[in-house]
Amino acid sequence: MSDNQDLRIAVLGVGIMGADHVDRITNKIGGARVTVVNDYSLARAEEIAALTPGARVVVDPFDAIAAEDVDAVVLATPGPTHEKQVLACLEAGKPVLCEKPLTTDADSSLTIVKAEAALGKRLIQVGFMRRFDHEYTQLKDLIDSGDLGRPLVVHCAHRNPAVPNGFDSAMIVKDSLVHEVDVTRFLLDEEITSVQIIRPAANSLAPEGIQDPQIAIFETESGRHVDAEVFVTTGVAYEVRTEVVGELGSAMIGLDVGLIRKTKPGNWGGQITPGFRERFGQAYDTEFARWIKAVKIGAGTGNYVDGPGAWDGYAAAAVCAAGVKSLETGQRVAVDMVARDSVAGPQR
Ligand SMILES: NC(=O)c1ccc[n+]([C@@H]2O[C@H](COP(=O)([O-])OP(=O)(O)OC[C@H]3O[C@@H](n4cnc5c(N)ncnc54)[C@H](O)[C@@H]3O)[C@@H](O)[C@H]2O)c1
Ligand SMILES: O[C@H]1[C@H](O)[C@@H](O)[C@H](O)[C@@H](O)[C@H]1O
Repeated sequence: MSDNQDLRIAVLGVGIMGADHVDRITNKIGGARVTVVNDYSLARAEEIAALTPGARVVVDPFDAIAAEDVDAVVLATPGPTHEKQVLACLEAGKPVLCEKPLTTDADSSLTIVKAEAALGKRLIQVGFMRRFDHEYTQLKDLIDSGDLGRPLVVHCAHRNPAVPNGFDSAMIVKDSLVHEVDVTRFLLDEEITSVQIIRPAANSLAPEGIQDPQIAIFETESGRHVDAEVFVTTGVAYEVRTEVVGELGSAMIGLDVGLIRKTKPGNWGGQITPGFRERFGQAYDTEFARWIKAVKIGAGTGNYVDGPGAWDGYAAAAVCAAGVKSLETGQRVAVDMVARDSVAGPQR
């Protein structure tokens, strides 16, 4: 596809994220336009299509994927629907940017990895947007420069003011902690081998029955330690912090100055971002701009991805599956993953 031609995109699921993605493709990023909008709620699809010049509603998600006026697909539907929709994209030979998580269990993610490998192309990008955030890329560059020495320990905090109705304890692992899983793999360049989830006293202000916060401990292939506090009902604001401690020094992102105290409405002498849309707005924009570029040149190379791919989605799902098991027992659980080399294909 030439650079002058617009990439024609179908967006499936136009809730919070999907509607934002439609807006960013239409109004913020060049080189692409949304031609098809689909949502389980027809009224919602119609509402978003009406705001999007040149977009039409297609009622069935699989018809939307297969549509002739669609070159590539964005999936912003809930995690449990991703498997079938991603496989349909592969079947149609269409590049897809699938919001995280790739799927909600390791087996289905592995099915996807193998299906993509069989095609001999890289068609799947997974929406682990932190890899595109300026602070995370700076931290990664610093680690790779060697200035911190060998990283030994990573401390993470992931706090949300609130989560949608129906969010349960396992979703804290599969929907929220999954970001720390990807960040760990991105920053340290190795797989996570075991997970332990510790359950501290639960927030009495959280919806009944949710184990929140949770503390996750990861061990990596070379024995490095990562801990992550995930607390998704703080009622305060959106905070994502990562500190890497190396043999020659340490570095932290997510704070501009030393933080003393945080209370509603999220002020502490600076501003705490209220939600992921504000904190990671730049990352989503960069993620989409780079994906659109990659898809346009993909036909020449067979690589339609610029960022985390199907393997990264699978690896994250496998770690989260171990995390969910550990959530039940409190014990350390080994991550059950196939060897990367055993899955022949372009994601290698
Ligand atoms: N990267 C991030 O920071 C980030 C932030 C929020 C959400 N997400 C991910 O984005 C996805 C969507 O999350 P959201 O917060 O926008 O959820 P949401 O509930 O606001 O929107 C989901 C939309 O999908 C529609 N839908 C449900 N089933 C569908 C189906 N089978 N086919 C088509 N449409 C369907 C719903 O009607 C709804 O409009 C999830 O995978 C979530 O984990 C990522
Ligand atoms: O789906 C959202 C999203 O992925 C956010 O980035 C994360 O902070 C939330 O915990 C999660 O529920």
